[in-house]
Amino acid sequence: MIQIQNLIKAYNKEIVLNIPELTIEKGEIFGLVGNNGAGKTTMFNIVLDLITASKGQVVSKGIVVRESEDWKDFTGAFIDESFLIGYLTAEEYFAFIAGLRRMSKTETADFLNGFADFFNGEILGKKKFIRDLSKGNQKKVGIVAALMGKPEIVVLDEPFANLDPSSQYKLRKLIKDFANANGTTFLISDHTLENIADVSTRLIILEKGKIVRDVPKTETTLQEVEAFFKPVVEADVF
Ligand SMILES: Nc1ncnc2c1ncn2[C@@H]1O[C@H](COP(=O)(O)OP(=O)(O)OP(=O)(O)O)[C@@H](O)[C@H]1O
Repeated sequence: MIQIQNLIKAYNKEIVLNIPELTIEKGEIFGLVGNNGAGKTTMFNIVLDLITASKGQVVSKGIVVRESEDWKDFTGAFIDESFLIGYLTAEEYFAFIAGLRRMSKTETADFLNGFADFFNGEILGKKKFIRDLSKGNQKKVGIVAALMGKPEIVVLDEPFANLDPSSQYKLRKLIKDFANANGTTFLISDHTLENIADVSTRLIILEKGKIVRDVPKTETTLQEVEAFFKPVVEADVF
């Protein structure tokens, strides 16, 4: 579904992403983890043609994302708040995205109804501009907007960050149910290992721009990933 080929991104000769080959299959929930600065957002930004690779390319369903815009029809994404329009209410923003996704008013209303529990009564019907919503609620708007039109590929950068614990559990279920119902391919990054290990069918660990582990979903995925990140405990120095 998505092929990454000889991908390199460098800033001032410093290589921040170096992925010679990676294929993400249709229906995979692809989880990306790595410490700060590992290159997760850089990878997603290149997949979405938000930044240009120094070398190599991303091919999405046979389309080189740098060369054609056709991938936009089947791709939804939420990277950060720059995807939102602060002076709109959530309803206005969803109507705007619905227009892009060619969804009717009824389809949009039905679709949004399905997220009532996730919204927890704090997003729709509040007459609040998106800029005035809390960080977590802004994130919910962005995530749901990315799912509108049921795109085949959905890219979410740190979707669990800023969500309260209940919402994190709801989001885990929501992503898994959505993928099961629609065969969606998800690309998700996060720092909460429990969340990302729970939703992903495959986990990749990125370190200094390189893939250092490619872990399929098993019963021990979480332990394996936790062991990777757990600092080695040294003798007490204090
Ligand atoms: N415009 C830029 N100019 C210079 N360096 C950049 C630029 N954008 C990103 N970088 C560098 O690229 C590296 C990868 O950054 P990236 O944001 O992809 O990491 P990340 O894994 O998403 O980190 P985090 O977990 O902190 O969000 C970092 O060292 C960052 O400083």
